[in-house]
Formats: sequence, structure tokens, C-alpha cells
Amino acid sequence: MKVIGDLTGVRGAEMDEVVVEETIVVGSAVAGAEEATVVFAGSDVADENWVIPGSGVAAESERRVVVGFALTKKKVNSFMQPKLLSLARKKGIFFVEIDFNRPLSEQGPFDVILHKLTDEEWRHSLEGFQEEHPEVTVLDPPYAIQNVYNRKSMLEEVAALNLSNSYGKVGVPMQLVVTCDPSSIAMEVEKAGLAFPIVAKPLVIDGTAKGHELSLGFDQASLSLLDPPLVLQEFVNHGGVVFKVYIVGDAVKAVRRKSLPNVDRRNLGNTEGIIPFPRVSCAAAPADEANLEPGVAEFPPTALLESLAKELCCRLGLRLFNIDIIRKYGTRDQFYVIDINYFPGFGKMPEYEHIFTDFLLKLVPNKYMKHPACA
Ligand SMILES: O=P(O)(O)O[C@H]1[C@H](O)[C@@H](OP(=O)(O)O)[C@H](OP(=O)(O)O)[C@@H](OP(=O)(O)O)[C@H]1O
Ligand SMILES: Nc1ncnc2c1ncn2[C@@H]1O[C@H](COP(=O)(O)OP(=O)(O)O)[C@@H](O)[C@H]1O
Ligand SMILES: [Mg+2]
Ligand SMILES: [Mg+2]
Repeated sequence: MKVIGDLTGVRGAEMDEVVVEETIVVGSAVAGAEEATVVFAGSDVADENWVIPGSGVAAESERRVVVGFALTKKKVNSFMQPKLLSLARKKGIFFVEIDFNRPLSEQGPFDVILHKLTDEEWRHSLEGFQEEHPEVTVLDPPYAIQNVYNRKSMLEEVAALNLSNSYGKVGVPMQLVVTCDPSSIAMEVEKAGLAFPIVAKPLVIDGTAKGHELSLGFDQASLSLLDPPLVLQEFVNHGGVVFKVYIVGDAVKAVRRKSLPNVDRRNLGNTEGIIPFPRVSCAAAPADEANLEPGVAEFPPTALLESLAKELCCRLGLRLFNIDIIRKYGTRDQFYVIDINYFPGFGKMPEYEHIFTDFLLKLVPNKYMKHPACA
């Protein structure tokens, strides 16, 4: 493949050195240079050679994957890590921060919009933009995200799926939404037949810490201390390990995290009250494999997670999420999904920079194609 000219000026083509099959091209080019297509490989992704289609070195915006992003500072810090940005650049993917002070339609052009903001104004402007630009992929559609911001609707598709195959069974713990007066909670719980201990979770996740203020209830009398609206979920003994299963399109990767220890139901009478607990399963709390019983530490079968993820991608209409799944203690293949998070902490997902950039390129295949010589 001929390479003519050099590579500067093609915004983002700041490679000092690219490998073009056995030829090393060193230098820089002026965008819009005469003929040629450029085949280049980012130095650390040598197995992926990409050709920029069409004649001439890319005229700037028409031959690059431009991802507009609207994220909180916290999310930018945890997600936009240097290793992601540099690999993305090598693959011709450019992240452009969306300016909230200008109409979305005056920005771009974008191939993809990546977002995780909860304010209504943003949602409204994004939905308007989506109508004008159906060609732009929105990760993910606001209506689908809203579904997992409510702890009732969040798990409904998992319950409806009721996945059961030779690898195992995946359900959701018995749960009850309470919006009533606190004094009536005990009666509602008794009517629903929920067993103690019970995990009390805010019904709505609003992006603030409040949406993660969970507590454990051990006896009926204490339930009147709770502050609806809540989801009350039966506590399932699971050996102190939760599996966080990250999903990026069709890529699935599980990690182990610390979780709440088993509760001995024979001692329930000795424990009472509502006990708040911290975010026990955050990244700072990986599950220490050494102290875990073998059956507890064992990851759920990959095939089970992959079929669960595939189904939920379709049913939830989401491509970027994770699932918190636990194994019922004492069983080998009885699993419960207890939480689903939209656009979670992908920065903690092993190999996320490769997984995420490959996913983005697959979203806009006509922008780049595998050069036949490299196929
Ligand atoms: O609801 P749970 O199951 O706790 O999941 C949380 C949320 O996904 C958080 O994202 P958000 O804050 O956007 O809701 C994420 O924080 P980051 O996005 O900062 O990574 C946490 O990452 P860890 O704290 O690393 O687990 C992850 O554990
Ligand atoms: N039904 C349950 N049974 C046992 N442990 C639970 C249950 N629900 C939550 N937990 C524990 O509480 C932690 C946080 O619950 P989760 O529903 O994931 O809320 P959050 O959205 O704040 O992560 C879980 O990682 C797990 O350790
Ligand atoms: Mg969780
Ligand atoms: Mg969550």
C-alpha cells in the first residue's frame, strides 16, 4: 500500500512513527494532501491496521470517529484515562467535550454521543438532537437509562427473563416497593411475605450519594423507622462476594468485589433495628480471594453471563452497564441480580481501553475498515 506525504495536520494523527506493513513512515502530513490512502497502525496495536477510505489523507472531520461526551467531572476523571485517550487516538477516535453553553445542534458533527447526566435540561436537548440526527449513535438512549434509575423497573426485565439453562439459574430477590406511611410498612412486608433480614434501598437513583444509602432491617417493629419511597429486598446469603459484570456492547467482563457477610437467621432474634451500611462493594473493596471458600469465589459461568448480558442488552435497550450478581450461598448455580448500573466505573474494568475503543469502531464501521492486505 503506497503511503504518500506525511501525517501532520490530520488532527489527532500525532504519531511520530507508524508501521505500514514492513515500511516505517516517520514524519507528518498536511491534511488534504494529494492521492493515497494511509494505512497505519498504532504502535501498540500492531495487529490493527486501519485504512482511511477515499483518496487523499483525511480531510479533517469527515474521516474520523468523533465521540461527543457529556459527563460529570467525576466520571471524566474515572473514565477518560490517558491509556484510553492515547489508544483511541491511534485508532482514529476523538473525544470532544460537549459545551453546555451552546446548542447541541451547533456542535459536532458527532458520530457518537456518550453521556451520563441526570438533569432534565440535558435529557430534553439530547432527545431533540436525536430527532434531528438519527444517524448519530446515542450511548445510551435516555428512556432506557431512566429504567435502571428506578430500583423497581431496574430488575423487572431480569425477573421476566427468568434465565435458566445448563449453566445455572438467574433470578432477582423477592422485593417490595413501599411508598406508604412508615407506620404501614410492617403490614405491607407481612402481606408480601418478605423474610428478614431485609435490604432497604432508595427507590430512585438520582446520581447523588443518597441513591446509595442502603440499610438492613432485622425485625418488623423497626420498619417504621424507614423513610419511603424504598425498595425492600430480601437479603440473600452469598458468602460475602458480589460479582460486578461489566457490559460494553457484546463484551462481558466480571470482577469480584467484597460484599456483605452471611447472616445467621438463627440469631435474628438477637439483632434488631435498621442498620445503615456503607458502599461495601466499591472498587476499594476487591474481594480477597485468599479468604474465600472455593465455591464462593468461583466466577459464574462465562456462558451464563454472556447469555444474560445479551438478553438484557436487548430488553433494557442499553449497551453500557454493569450487573451486580450474587450466588446463593450453599448452591453452585443459583444466582440473583441485585443491581444494574448504567455507565458504571468502566475505568476499573480490565482491558477497558481496548474493549471500549473496539466497541466504538464497531458502532461506525463505515468510517474505518480492515485494510484487505491486513485482513
Ligand atoms: O451502584 P454501584 O453498584 O455502587 O456501582 C457504582 C456506580 O457504577 C458508580 O458510578 P456512578 O457514581 O456514576 O453511579 C461507580 O463510580 P465511578 O463512576 O466513579 O467509577 C462505582 O465504581 P466503583 O466505586 O469503582 O465500584 C460503582 O461501584
Ligand atoms: N438482596 C441482597 N442480598 C444480599 N446483599 C445485598 C442485597 N442487595 C444489596 N446487597 C449488598 O449491598 C451492596 C449494594 O447493593 P446495590 O443494590 O448494589 O446498591 P448500589 O446501587 O448502591 O451498589 C451489594 O454490593 C451487596 O453487597
Ligand atoms: Mg451495586
Ligand atoms: Mg448501583
